[in-house]
Amino acid sequence: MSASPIFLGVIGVGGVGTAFLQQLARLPNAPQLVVLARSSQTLLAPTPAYSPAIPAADWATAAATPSLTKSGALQAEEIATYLASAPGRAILVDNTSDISLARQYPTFLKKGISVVTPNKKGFSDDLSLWKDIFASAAEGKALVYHESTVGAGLPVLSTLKDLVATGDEVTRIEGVFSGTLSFLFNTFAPASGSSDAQWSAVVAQAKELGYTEPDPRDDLNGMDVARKLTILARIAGLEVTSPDSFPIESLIPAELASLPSSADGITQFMTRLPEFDAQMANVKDTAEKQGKVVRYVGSIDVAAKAVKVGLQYFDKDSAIAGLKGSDNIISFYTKRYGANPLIVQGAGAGGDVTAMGVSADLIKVVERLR
Ligand SMILES: NC(=O)C1=CN([C@@H]2O[C@H](COP(=O)(O)OP(=O)(O)OC[C@H]3O[C@@H](n4cnc5c(N)ncnc54)[C@H](OP(=O)(O)O)[C@@H]3O)[C@@H](O)[C@H]2O)C=CC1
Ligand SMILES: N[C@@H](CC=O)C(=O)O
Ligand code: NA
Repeated sequence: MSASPIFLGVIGVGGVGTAFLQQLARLPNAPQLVVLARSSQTLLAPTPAYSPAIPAADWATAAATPSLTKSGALQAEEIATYLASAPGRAILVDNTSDISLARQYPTFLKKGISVVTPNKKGFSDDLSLWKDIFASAAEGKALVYHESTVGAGLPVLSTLKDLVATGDEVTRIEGVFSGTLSFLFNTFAPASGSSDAQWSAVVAQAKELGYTEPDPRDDLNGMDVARKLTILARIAGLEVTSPDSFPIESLIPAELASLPSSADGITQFMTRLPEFDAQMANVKDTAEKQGKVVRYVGSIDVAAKAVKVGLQYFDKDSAIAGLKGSDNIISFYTKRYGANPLIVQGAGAGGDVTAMGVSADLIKVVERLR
């Protein structure tokens, strides 16, 4: 007996979306790609057959396929209606960082469309949206997987969920949660050897490597880490109301804090950042004078309901000081594991490793729907 068809909509074809499409093209028994969208263009498999499907190679190949229906940007509700009318179960993969799309997850889920995403926004914004997402999933008998929202493809959320589901008591979660900030400090202030790299040049390199958020200020202002800790804290059972409900240390120079959040604002920020290199050089030198290095870390003290995000000095022979590249390290302290935490470590940013988490989530959803 052949398995019932599953239909897939993918929104976002940037660094993560492009790597995801390459992985999708190689998946055995992949769902049929019937929606592929970017900010101003949408490709659809023609109705009513939802066939032929969109080739899952890359945007350019898909966009050049003549049999598809092509349009400008569609409303999220229109995409939800299209997917819900397909002759089988449907899944949405959101590879954007768009909060407006994330706010529409309940619309998809109530229609029975499962959601897979690396987009942190929906899970770390107001607590009411978090609750609405999971209530809507239950109502629509749909699934929600978002492993790559924390630690990219590293098994961070699945590990925490397993600890909680099996009755362990998580007391503390701490570590380095930003691939960008890890790369910046590991390169700018290495624990072994020395570096004369300027802060702004390393920021530009992190952006070029695809580690940063679409707006790198979301990494430098600590909000990306705060969002990840909000997600972890909520899974650990804390009702964190929003990612700005606890103190966050920003690395944005005060003089650049009021630049607009537009594409032009990003360009102005990157152009002017070199003017402020001395500020971060000073932070590095202060740590160095104490024989230490500076790193950007976060922690959740579950019993005290306290979340902290910011800079800290570390001994040069510590695990955090010795991280390489864009590595994250996340330590789970629990009752069962005692004084020796369960540790997850590895690349925490980049298109391929993030897409791996998205593809692995997709496989899990497909297995559970079939
Ligand atoms: N990069 C990384 O290492 C990691 C990223 N993530 C998350 O993955 C997501 C994607 O990141 P990344 O690929 O780096 O980002 P990019 O900026 O490279 O790509 C974003 C994509 O989303 C599209 N897009 C944005 N808004 C909309 C919209 N409203 N409707 C349709 N398409 C839209 C853009 O369209 P267009 O092509 O037209 O501009 C683009 O294709 C983010 O949420 C990020 O936080 C998570 C973990 C690690
Ligand atoms: N910009 C983020 C990407 C992954 O979440 C980071 O650098 O960690
Ligand atoms: Na992860």
